[in-house]
Amino acid sequence: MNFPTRIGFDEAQTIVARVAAGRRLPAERVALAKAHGRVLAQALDAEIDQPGFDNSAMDGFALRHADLQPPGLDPAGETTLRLVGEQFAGTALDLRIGPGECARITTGAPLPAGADTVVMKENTSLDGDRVRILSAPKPGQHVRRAGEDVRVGDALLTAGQRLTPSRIALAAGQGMDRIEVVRRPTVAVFTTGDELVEPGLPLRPGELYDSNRELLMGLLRADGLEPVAWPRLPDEPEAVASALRHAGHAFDVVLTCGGVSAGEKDHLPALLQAEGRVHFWKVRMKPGMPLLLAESHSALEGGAGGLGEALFLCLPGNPVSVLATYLTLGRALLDGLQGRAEPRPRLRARLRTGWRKTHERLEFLRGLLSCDEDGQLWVEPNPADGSHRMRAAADSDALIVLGEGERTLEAGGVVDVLAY
Ligand SMILES: Nc1nc2c(c(=O)[nH]1)N[C@H]1C(S)=C(S)[C@@H](COP(=O)(O)OP(=O)(O)OC[C@H]3O[C@@H](n4cnc5c(N)ncnc54)[C@H](O)[C@@H]3O)O[C@H]1N2
Ligand code: MOO
Repeated sequence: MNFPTRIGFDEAQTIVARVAAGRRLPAERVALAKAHGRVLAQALDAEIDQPGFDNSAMDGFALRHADLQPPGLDPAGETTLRLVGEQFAGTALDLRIGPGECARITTGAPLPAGADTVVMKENTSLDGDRVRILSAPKPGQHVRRAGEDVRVGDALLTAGQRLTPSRIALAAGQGMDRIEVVRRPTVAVFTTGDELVEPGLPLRPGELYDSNRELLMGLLRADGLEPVAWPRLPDEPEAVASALRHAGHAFDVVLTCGGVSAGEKDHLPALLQAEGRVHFWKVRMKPGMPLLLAESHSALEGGAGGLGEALFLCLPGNPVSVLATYLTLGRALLDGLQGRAEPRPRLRARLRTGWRKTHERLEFLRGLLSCDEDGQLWVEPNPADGSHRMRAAADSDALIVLGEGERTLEAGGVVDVLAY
């Protein structure tokens, strides 16, 4: 074996990041509508001011604040102004307000020349062309100044940021209709095992339903990818090899689950050692220990023989192992291929109940988050910690990170958590 094995989680993270960085996917220019959730490939600077012009934040009347000061005040303590025009949102009308005058204005409409303040409609009463100001606004109130949000030349977004709806809206507000994003990795999903049956079909003794396929497809889709599920693979080396070669030539990443451990029917490690280069096999994490990352020789040499160009990330078959390995190292690989620069959020929470670890490995235990009235985040570990206990994962919403070597964790102790 000339590859790292039984490595620590940190080392696995480092290798994943290095392999992904070496295969950063190219940029492409796409319509904004197609950019949601993607990673920005190129920094964006502001090309126009936002707001583009001084405008009203309220429906009401645009006026000169100086007119509201004494001697403008009438005996009743209120100002009355003369209505000289209307400015609605849309085309700027070149209106001008002189002393003692005001103009009707709507939200978003350009402020007429001479005006510096807006009074809300609710604080006025109208009688013909006389507008009584019942409650005086502060100087400049309800005016949104040109460029107060964004100025030409401001750095708006940087390469590597994920395009959230707010960021897409920021680009749209700049008038951009296309944007430079990193191409999404194409991903094939394989489940393997003679014991697996498609949900909806009858089960025979010794069989179980394939639940990992939906799990993986859902996790990938939630991360904005469009994975393709392969027909389930039997435990036959030739069938597995042929499917991997096929997918390896057609996809950026092949995600498999099952058949990667030490059993007589676990063919993936031997196959990937023979036809490719294994970056690591087995990580000291629980669940998910037998995880394997490989690529074909031909990909490394720039050719297209053997297993093609894809990266192969082989997840263990146990359902909770699939969840934990995908959320940690699988997602890191896909993020890295897209040059995603923003780290995924890691929260810190206090353990509601103490936990005793029975092994040395780093553990991603399932737990349920809650926040108390003081804003303190808590996590309740689920005692069903077997890597086949999908029910516990479904009842939970976070992975609790219990460090390598740690054994006894007291209730109230602070732990890292990864919400899912
Ligand atoms: N002698 C050893 N045995 C095992 C080791 C080991 O190091 N030495 N590792 C254990 C650990 S830890 C794990 S995790 C599993 C992983 O094994 P495989 O990746 O080879 O997975 P399988 O054996 O194919 O399946 C494991 C388990 O998961 C069920 N499974 C598989 N695919 C699906 C699916 N699509 N949907 C639902 N359930 C699935 C499968 O029936 C098995 O029960 O190995 C341990 N053994
Ligand atoms: O590492 Mo395995 O995933 O515990 O069951």
